[in-house]
Amino acid sequence: MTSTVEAQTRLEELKKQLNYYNYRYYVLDDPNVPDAEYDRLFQQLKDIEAQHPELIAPDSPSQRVGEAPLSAFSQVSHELPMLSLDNAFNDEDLLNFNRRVQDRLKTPEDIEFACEPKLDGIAVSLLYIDGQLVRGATRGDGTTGEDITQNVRTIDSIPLRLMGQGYPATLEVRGEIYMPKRGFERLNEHARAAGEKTFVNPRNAAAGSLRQLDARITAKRPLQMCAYSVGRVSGGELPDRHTAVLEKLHEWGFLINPEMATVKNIDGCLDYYRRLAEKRTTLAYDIDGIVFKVNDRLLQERLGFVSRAPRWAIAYKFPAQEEMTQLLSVEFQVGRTGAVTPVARLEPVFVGGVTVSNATLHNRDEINRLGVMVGDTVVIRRAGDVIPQVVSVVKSRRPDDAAEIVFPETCPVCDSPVETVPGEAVARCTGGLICGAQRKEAIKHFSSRKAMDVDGLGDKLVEQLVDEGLIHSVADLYRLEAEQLAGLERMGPKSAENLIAALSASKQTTLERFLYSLGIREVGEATARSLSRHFGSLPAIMAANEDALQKVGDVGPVVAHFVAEFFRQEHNLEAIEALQAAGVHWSDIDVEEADEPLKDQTYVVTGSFSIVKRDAAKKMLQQLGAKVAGSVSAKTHCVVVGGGATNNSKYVKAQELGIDTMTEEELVALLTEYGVYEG
Ligand SMILES: NC(=O)c1ccc[n+]([C@@H]2O[C@H](COP(=O)([O-])OP(=O)(O)OC[C@H]3O[C@@H](n4cnc5c(N)ncnc54)[C@H](O)[C@@H]3O)[C@@H](O)[C@H]2O)c1
Ligand SMILES: [Zn+2]
Repeated sequence: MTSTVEAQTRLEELKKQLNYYNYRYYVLDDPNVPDAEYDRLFQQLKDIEAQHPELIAPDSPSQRVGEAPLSAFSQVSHELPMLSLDNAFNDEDLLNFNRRVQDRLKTPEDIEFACEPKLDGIAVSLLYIDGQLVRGATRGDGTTGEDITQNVRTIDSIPLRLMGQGYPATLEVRGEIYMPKRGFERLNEHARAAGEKTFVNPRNAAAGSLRQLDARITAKRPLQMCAYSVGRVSGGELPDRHTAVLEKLHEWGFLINPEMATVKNIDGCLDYYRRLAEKRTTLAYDIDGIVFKVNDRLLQERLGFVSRAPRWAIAYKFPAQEEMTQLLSVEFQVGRTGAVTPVARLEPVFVGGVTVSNATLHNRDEINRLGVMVGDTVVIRRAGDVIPQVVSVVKSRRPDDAAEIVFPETCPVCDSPVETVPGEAVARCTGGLICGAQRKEAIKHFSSRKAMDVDGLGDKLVEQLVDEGLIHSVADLYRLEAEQLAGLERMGPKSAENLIAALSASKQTTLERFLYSLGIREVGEATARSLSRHFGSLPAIMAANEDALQKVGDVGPVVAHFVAEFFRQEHNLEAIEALQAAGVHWSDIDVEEADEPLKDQTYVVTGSFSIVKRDAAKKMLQQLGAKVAGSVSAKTHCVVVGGGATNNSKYVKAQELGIDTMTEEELVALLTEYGVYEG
């Protein structure tokens, strides 16, 4: 045990630090350290306070929730405080929680728990009077929050009027507003392209998007709300079990988490935790743990709460997806189109379940935006299979000898000059096809699964083939012979034969695959598909000028320029000719049919959307020739129901009339297939 004086000094330090981190996180929506670091310091604070209870001050971060609201918003007081949650970081913490609950209730019996994913967003309180949404508020410091009524009204999944009947006259619904991962990634891509500030993570993006004085900005952000409890209730009864209350909320129009479950006892909680930990990366939204709640609301009441959290619930956190580490150096990689990409070499750090030692820094603008230097302590995010990213710099920990990141003036691979086009963030090697790196990347892309799909021709093999001088261009692939291959490392006669057969099989392809495989800048699969469907044949695409190209749905001036420019270059025309001479072929497309594939079909779009905005989805349907109607009739071709709202009246009507229905995910798949949506 430390001496009281030592403990007091350390406590003061921790308090100052945590309060500053709280301010950055809750007030500015701009955290400067990862949650894992905050949680470590918070735990230290709690440990010292546990050893020296006499030192617990009312202003200690362990005694309060969040931060006071921003004065720019009007304030709202919460009649029932909005609390935080206690954390568990391992199984033992969870078992201790169960024991504390049993002790307080003086029972050795199993406790039934509700299990809910802990959405990583921002808590919200929604007040309904006689079924009408009258007020939305943030949690703030738990007693006073910010009035964000205008903002919450823009969110599709928040009902402005409750559905069905039997709801209490006064009903305060609480839940989490969050941003699904796809929406977050797209928002950041746009911000990056526009040279604007990016958000560190989806939670931060949700908080920043919601707390906008101009609600029109909130309206453009892909936000979603999931209900997880009630606050004030009067003039009506609610069921006794927490999960039954949530089912009711669902009937009244709220989204509730489809993963919600009840378990008989704490062992069930452990199982649930492990199951969801495995599922975590496949979910459409970020979760940072699981919330376990005593399911019986009478027991909840008996257990009550302490200063900042209820005694009947706990958040069992997952391993962190963000961590801090040191930036050791920056290396530069050259891609297919010559883009020179800075890659951060890091002091290895365990994050998102793996040890990470590299992260992308995208481009010069990103480096400037982050203000990052070699030697800095940086925050790394690795969520699921996404490439690790440097999301921010902990500037307060910058060492004196931190060094600026210098972009090379010549290509690290071929030594050609590196050029930056004004107005473009990317630096490029000007070596073109003399650059070994670009050649290799072009061939890898050409043979990849979504392009010509040459089975068995992986990245390593392409590098070997180029390094050995066996191929110089994509067309050379089709001149390879089995004997040449058999001499290569790890390549027996059998696999050599197989590769030749795969190359031969790849010659029969489709126009869109071929177009995609050429690696034209900014022409992804979806754009290749749109171009193919619009023009129907390669000569038609090659003959199109920039105006004609821009007639295609998702082709703007930039893409049109790259396409036209590509077909103006002699060496590209030669490559195409060589490929066709080698036997690469496809059938042309009937343009009439392809351009408006949903012609004469009527769609009705309803419910809450999370991947795309509902209005945007409607526009895309119209782009494909569909009509979009407001109500369901016998003429309706399909009803798209977002948010799994099976009690939605349009859904019910569709069922009655035997009309097809589709989920948001299915619609997105359809829009993607037809090339009007690029996720
Ligand atoms: N990085 C930083 O600088 C920094 C600063 C402050 C706080 N933080 C992070 O925030 C955490 C503390 O924040 P907090 O007080 O909001 O607590 P919390 O986020 O750990 O837990 C409480 C919150 O969980 C949310 N929640 C999500 N799903 C829920 C569900 N199904 N049922 C109930 N609640 C649900 C609610 O919004 C609730 O307010 C810390 O553990 C830390 O990770 C980080
Ligand atoms: Zn080069």
